[in-house]
Amino acid sequence: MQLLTPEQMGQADQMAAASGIDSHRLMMKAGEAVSAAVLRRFPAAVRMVVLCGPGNNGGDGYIAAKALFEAGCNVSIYHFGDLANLKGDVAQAFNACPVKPQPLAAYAPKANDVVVDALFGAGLTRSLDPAVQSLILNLRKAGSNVVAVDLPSGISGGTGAALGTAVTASHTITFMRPKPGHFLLPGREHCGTLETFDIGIPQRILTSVAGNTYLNEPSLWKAHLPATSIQSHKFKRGHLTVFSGGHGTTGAARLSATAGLKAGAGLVTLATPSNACTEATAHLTAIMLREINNVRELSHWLEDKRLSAFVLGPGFGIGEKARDYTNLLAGNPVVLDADGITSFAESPDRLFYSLSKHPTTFVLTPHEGEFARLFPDIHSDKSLGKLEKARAAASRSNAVVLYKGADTVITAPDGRAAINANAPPWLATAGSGDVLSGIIGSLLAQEMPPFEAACAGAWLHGAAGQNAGEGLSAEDLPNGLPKYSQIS
Ligand SMILES: NC(=O)C1=CN([C@@H]2O[C@H](COP(=O)(O)OP(=O)(O)OC[C@H]3O[C@@H](n4cnc5c(N)ncnc54)[C@H](O)[C@@H]3O)[C@@H](O)[C@H]2O)[C@@H](O)CC1
Ligand SMILES: [K+]
Repeated sequence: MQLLTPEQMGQADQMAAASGIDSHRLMMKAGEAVSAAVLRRFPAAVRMVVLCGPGNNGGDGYIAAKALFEAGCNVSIYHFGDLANLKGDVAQAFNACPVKPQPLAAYAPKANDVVVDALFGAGLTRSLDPAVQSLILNLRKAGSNVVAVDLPSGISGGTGAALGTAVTASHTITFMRPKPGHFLLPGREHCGTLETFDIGIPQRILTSVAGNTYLNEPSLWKAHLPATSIQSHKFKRGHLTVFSGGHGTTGAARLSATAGLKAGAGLVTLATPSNACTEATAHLTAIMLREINNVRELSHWLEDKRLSAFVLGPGFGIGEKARDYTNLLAGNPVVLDADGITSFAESPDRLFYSLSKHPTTFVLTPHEGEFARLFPDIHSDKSLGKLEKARAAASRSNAVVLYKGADTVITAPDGRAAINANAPPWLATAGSGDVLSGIIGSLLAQEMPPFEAACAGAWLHGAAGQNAGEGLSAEDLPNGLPKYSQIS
C-alpha cells in the first residue's frame, strides 16, 4: 500500500476540487465516517466530547458532532482558536452544527468521556499551543477514551514525530490512504487501531500524487519471492555464505546461517577461520563449513561462480579484515551487518567508494547506533525524519539500507522506501538481528533483488516473531518463518 504524506494528500485534495469534486462533500463523508466509527466502538458512551481545531480537521469534527447529535448522543463541543476566523468548508460545517461550542479552556476531561480529537490533522506545522498541550495531559490523566480524526493532534503525518505533547488515541480514523506518521514512531504508538475510510477521492488522483513510500506488505515483494517448485534443484535455490568470527565467537554467524537455510537457500556455508572449525563443526549438520582465513583464500574461493550471496558482520570482529573482505565482495549480493558496518566507522567513504563502482547489490542493516557510525551527519540532522534519513543513507552508499528499530525503514538508492510495522515488541532480543541478516542473505541468494529481499526479510522476520510468540529467543525464530506459499 502506498502511503501519502500530508503534502501529497493536500495535492490530492486540490486536484479533486479542480476536477469538480465538492470539497464540502468530502468533509461530510469524513466527519460522518468518524461518527459511525465512534458509535460502533463506543455504543454505550455517556457523553461524547468533540474537540475542534481551526482548520479542516476541526471541520470534520463539527460534522461528526452533528451526526452524533442526530444519532441521539449527548454531545459537547470545545473549540480551539477564534471562531470568527473560520473559513470555507470549516465555517460551513460549524454553521450547520446544532451543538454550539465552548472554548477549549472550559473542558475538564472525565474518565468516561469519549473524546473525538479533531484539533489538528495533516495541517500541523509546529508545536501545539501550551494550552492545548496541558489539555492533552489532562485527558491522559483522566484516562478518557480518545478517537483521533486523521492523526492524533500533535503527531506529524510526515515523520511520526510528536510536536510537543501529542494526543494518545485508542483509535484513529484516517481518509483514503494512511500517512507515514501512522506507522513511524512515536506516531504509531499514539494512533491505537487505525481505520482508513474511502471518502471518494478517485484512485487515479491518489496514484498520480503518490510518491514511492509504502507500508511493507507482501504485495510489495511477493512476486519476487523464490518459487517453491518440487523440481528446483538445491543449486538453483542459491548458495549463501555466512562469514563467522574466530574461536568462541561463531554463535551469531551460526544463527544467521541457520535462518538462511530455513529461509530457503539451497546451500549454506559457514566460512570460518581455522581456529573456529572444531567449534563450528560441533554445532553444524546441514550447514557446510569452509575454512577461510584471509583475503587470498577468500578471493580463491570466490572463483566458484555458484556462490550467490554473502552475510558479513554477525560476530565477525571489527577491523581491517572485515574491510578487506567487504571490498573484495563489492559487486556481489551481500548483507553487511553488525561488525561489518562498524568496521567502517572511521572510514565510511571507503565503503561508499567500493559500492559506488557497482550496481546496487549490498543491503546494509544498521540499528540506530550503527547508522550513526556510518552516517553521522545524516543521523544528527534534526530536520530529517527516519524515512528521509534512511533515504539519504541509501543514496549516499548506493546500497539498500534497512534502518532497524521497532519501526524499521527500508530504502533504496532510487528513492523507494517501505515502513515495516509487523514486528512484535518481543522481537527485540539478543541474536534477532543475526537471524534477520540470514533471512535477507538467503533471499538474495535466491535471486531476489536487494530492495525486495530486504523488505521481504523484515516482514518475514516480524511474522516469525509473531509465530514464535512472546518470550521467544532468537533460536526460535527460524522455525517461526511462514511458508512462502501461504503468504498473501
Ligand atoms: N483528503 C483528505 O484527506 C481530507 C482531509 N480532511 C481533513 O483536513 C485536515 C487537514 O486540514 P488543514 O489543512 O486545514 O489542517 P489542520 O486542520 O490539521 O490544521 C489547521 C491549521 O492550523 C494551523 N496550525 C498548524 N499547526 C498549528 C499549531 N501547532 N497551532 C495552531 N495552529 C496550527 C495551520 O495553519 C493549519 O492550516 C485533515 O487532517 C483531515 O482531517 C477532510 O476534511 C476531508 C478530506
Ligand atoms: K486530530
